[in-house]
Amino acid sequence: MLDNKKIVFIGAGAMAEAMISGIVAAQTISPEHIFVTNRTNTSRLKQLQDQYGINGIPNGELQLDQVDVIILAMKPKDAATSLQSIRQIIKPHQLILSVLAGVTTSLIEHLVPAGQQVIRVMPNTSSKIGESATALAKGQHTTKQNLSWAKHLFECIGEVYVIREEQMDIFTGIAGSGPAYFYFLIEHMEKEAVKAGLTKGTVREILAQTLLGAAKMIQEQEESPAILRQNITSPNGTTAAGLLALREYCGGEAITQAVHQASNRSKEISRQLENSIQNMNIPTAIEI
Ligand SMILES: NC(=O)C1=CN([C@@H]2O[C@H](COP(=O)(O)OP(=O)(O)OC[C@H]3O[C@@H](n4cnc5c(N)ncnc54)[C@H](O)[C@@H]3O)[C@@H](O)[C@H]2O)C=CC1
Ligand SMILES: O=C(O)[C@@H]1CCC=N1
Repeated sequence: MLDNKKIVFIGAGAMAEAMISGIVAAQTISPEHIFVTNRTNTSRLKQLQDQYGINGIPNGELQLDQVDVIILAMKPKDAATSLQSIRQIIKPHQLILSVLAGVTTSLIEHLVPAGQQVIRVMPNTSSKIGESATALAKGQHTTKQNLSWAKHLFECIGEVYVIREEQMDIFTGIAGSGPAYFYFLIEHMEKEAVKAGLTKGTVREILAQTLLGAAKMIQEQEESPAILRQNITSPNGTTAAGLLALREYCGGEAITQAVHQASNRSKEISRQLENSIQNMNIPTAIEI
């Protein structure tokens, strides 16, 4: 158990559920110390409460002073409005963890009381089964102790990497969004295999095992991915034919662009949020 701290998720979507599920399964924080709220959908809160034994609390009834850690899990576009509604009641000791893609710690620090401790987090949806690759980047006021606490919390949903804030966009491009690229690949491979007569269920198993095996090879073998790929590729063999098609259809460039565009979008989200905050005339960084 992590020092009996109480945590609240503001936002009850897919990402909050993936994290709640991982934390509850790992028994890192007791379910009665976990709270979740959302904008209006109370049946969603009840579903999370029933499924995980946590507390689903409608927005207006949340007593924020009960908690030690506030996890921002709404969409980036909703962050300013949400933080504006709670900023006056945030307590100096409360640690703010934000999973909002593309939103910098400095932007959040501007929307909460001055001196507040903020950590930017980028998990992925594999949190749900304890296999996320999660990055943490600390804000300017965050203590080593709180960073270490957050690292322990997210270790229960997978591997954790502490990186610098400016590395968050590329991390988001490869790991936050990364599972989607692998699913996309699987979707295409599955389609061809089913067309050729294998059943969907069998194909799913085969592709999962193939991906898992390749992932473990990357983890456990010393060779680079390029060498591992070459080891499969016999001259004039099947893999050579497959890779030639990938090159002919610019597969490599497509992947490069996917990572590049996701990372760029991450940068753009903060710029857009900054603009909308300016338009909303929200006063920033109130003094404690
Ligand atoms: N889905 C993913 O793979 C990942 C998502 N993220 C980030 O996680 C965040 C949430 O994403 P999803 O769960 O996919 O979104 P979602 O749309 O499924 O859930 C958003 C939740 O926020 C709530 N919300 C909106 N405004 C609110 C307010 N003012 N007060 C309280 N609750 C409010 C909504 O009611 C909803 O429950 C996003 O910022 C996203 O960038 C980060 C890493 C991976
Ligand atoms: O698509 C998104 O914005 C979120 C962030 C990383 C994965 N999904």
